[in-house]
Amino acid sequence: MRYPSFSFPVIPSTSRAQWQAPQQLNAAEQQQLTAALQEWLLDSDSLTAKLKRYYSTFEVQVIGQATIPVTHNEAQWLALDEQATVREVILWCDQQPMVFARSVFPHAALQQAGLALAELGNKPLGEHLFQQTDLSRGDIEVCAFAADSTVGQLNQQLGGVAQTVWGRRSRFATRGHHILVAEVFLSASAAYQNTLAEES
Ligand SMILES: C=C(O[C@@H]1C=C(C(=O)O)C=C[C@H]1O)C(=O)O
Repeated sequence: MRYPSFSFPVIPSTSRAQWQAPQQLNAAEQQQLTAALQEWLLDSDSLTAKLKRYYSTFEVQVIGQATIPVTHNEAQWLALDEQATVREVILWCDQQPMVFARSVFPHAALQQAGLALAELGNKPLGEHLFQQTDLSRGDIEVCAFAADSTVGQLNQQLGGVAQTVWGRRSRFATRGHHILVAEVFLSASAAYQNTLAEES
């Protein structure tokens, strides 16, 4: 499949995305969290496995993976200096762009041979990560990206609807290392397919 190309990184190191616990959302934001959106946003199992169950095809488009400056908030989360390996991908299912994901790997995690993070290529991170027997996943934080935000514009460049798109982020720990994974559901995804009852 031919993918549209994007410059890497999509998310600049100056990004100030406001990630927060779902319980901290204000009333208006809570209102936007339909049952369908919560079903995808708050599921702590592997998103790769879930997408493979839900759709017929699954492909990873790697926008880039390199050691670059991370955002201030990412650096805080991983208690690292300002540089780490950042991986940005788009997950395509049934020829539709479903998820934009950005993962941050501290150097030490990248060098952990057993994690094979440096050799991922277009294999999905989750398939390998969820095989780690000692894997633990921290609390999920969520964030709304307005239509005119960097991610909102990426969604539209991919043919998506001009709308707010929602992401989730959590920190994984395995073999004594932490990695941060953020996934934004693009407007083509089932996360936004509300049942009629919800729209009435
Ligand atoms: C963390 C997972 O890996 C998925 C695959 C990713 C990748 O290949 O970079 C990034 C985020 C996830 O959507 C998962 O499957 O849950």
